[in-house]
Amino acid sequence: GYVWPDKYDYMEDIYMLQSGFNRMGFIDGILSCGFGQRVPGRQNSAEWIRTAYHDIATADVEAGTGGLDASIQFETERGENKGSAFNNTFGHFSGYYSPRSSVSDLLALAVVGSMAICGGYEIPLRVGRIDATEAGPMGVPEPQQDLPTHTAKFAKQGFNQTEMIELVACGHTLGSIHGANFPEITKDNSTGQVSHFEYGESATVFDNTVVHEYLASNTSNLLVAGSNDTLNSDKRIFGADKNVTMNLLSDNTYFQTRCQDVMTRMIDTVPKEVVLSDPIIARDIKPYINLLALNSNGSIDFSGYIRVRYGTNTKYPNADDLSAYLTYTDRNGNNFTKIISTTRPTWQAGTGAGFRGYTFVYFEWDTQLASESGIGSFHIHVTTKSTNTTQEYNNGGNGYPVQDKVLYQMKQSCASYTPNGAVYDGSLTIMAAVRSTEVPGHKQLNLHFDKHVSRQGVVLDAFETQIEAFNATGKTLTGYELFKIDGMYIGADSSGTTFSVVLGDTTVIDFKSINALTQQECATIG
Ligand code: HEM
Repeated sequence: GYVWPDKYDYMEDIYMLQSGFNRMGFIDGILSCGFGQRVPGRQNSAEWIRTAYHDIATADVEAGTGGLDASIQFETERGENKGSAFNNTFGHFSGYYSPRSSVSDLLALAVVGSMAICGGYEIPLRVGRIDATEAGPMGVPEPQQDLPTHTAKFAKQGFNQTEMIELVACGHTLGSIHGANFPEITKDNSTGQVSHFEYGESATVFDNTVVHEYLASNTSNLLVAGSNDTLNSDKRIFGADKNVTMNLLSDNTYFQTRCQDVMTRMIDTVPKEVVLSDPIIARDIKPYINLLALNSNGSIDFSGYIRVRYGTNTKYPNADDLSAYLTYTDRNGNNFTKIISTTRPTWQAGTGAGFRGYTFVYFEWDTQLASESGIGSFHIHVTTKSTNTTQEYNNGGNGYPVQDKVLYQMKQSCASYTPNGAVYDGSLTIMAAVRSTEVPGHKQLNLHFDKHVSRQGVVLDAFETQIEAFNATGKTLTGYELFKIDGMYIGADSSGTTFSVVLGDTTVIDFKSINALTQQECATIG
């Protein structure tokens, strides 16, 4: 069972929340399977899958090295990685990449999402990949290499001859060869020139047309029917077992099932030290806390929303038949009969959707708690109106935990940027309220700021934890003391980053974005 909060909650959001209320919009790069942002010859779904394959292509499964570890970020200048596909892919990731969502997990999601949009079978998303910090060995297969070389390379990646044929057919059902990258194959290097692996619209559908056209000896695939036979690597690979596998793959269900398997194995090829999670499934119930902070009246503002999965074949077929409320305990765990009611947002009808028709409905709450008693945890109650039945969710038994030892005073926090020549200097102010009983002198309150550190020739930055101590302001308010980081310098690169707050050695405020702080002035309190 899923217990909230979970270290992969953010990845689950990026995966599940594609449109509507609370959307993350990772899907925007692949709005249709053929979508390429109007750049001639570009098809993002194909670029994302090719990027993932080139990343794992240098894996050595026996040694447990390489795989989907994003080392490809450091390898884009190599002759074996021709074209802009790789850096285009990482460019799209920039709004999603964080200390909670590695480039390599996003690459896995890119493949899962592309399969969904293009019509492949569902493949599971496991997460927990760790990004390499430097280039890996060379060794991506290239068209001019012979069959024994390719067979040996796929064996090193963990795929036998049959699986090699399958994986190449599954990969080359989408996209094209670009004249700008391989003019020796397309015989045309004009801007935007492409030669699709499949005739017509089929290049934007995850189907087995590539197999049929190969078997019919009537194919647009220039790795099969190119004029220079040395470069016809798909021809050699597809025919490696005298077409036994290709004949089997001519059945579309068989093709889809085999692609489901080998594409899953492709993204789940990881270095031996990586432990992948179980497949991420859409959570039935998930809360989000927007604000838990002291207000000027001396009580605690508490707001957020609950996400409930609904739809065909789920517990809740009809979103309009639902309502929800919370009950909560005080900070000492005493049960309150007090109810926090919720309303369904009007924005986007309070619903959202993910890949493959996952749908969610939201219920918002916005209330005030007495600061003397605070909050320890809450339960979520979902009512089906037509049957007048209510299901109580207690997060696996212990309730949904909330800590009010340290409150993040979001309204009293802000970020501003001022031009300094070609760059922007940022200034970050964060206020936190610490319960007076938690302020013995030896417990340090620190900001852990996820600073971006740029890397030569690499699209996405590295993260470095910058630790800054909060200072006491001397102000107190209803049992809390106010602490502040005042005007900390931040580079423009870090303007969309995240932070945590740590009391002693316990993380009390976890993974907050500074994005929202850019829009506001620091309010006063106390
Ligand atoms: C011997 C193995 C392989 C060779 C020699 C090879 C070669 C190529 C070449 C030359 C291109 C054209 C790239 C361009 O012009 O931008 C290409 C494209 C592509 N490859 Fe492969 N490939 C191999 C295996 C795979 C595998 C296993 C996959 C994934 C499962 C894959 C996925 C793709 C995709 C999706 C494209 C289209 C990219 C786009 O349209 O931007 N390839 N491949």
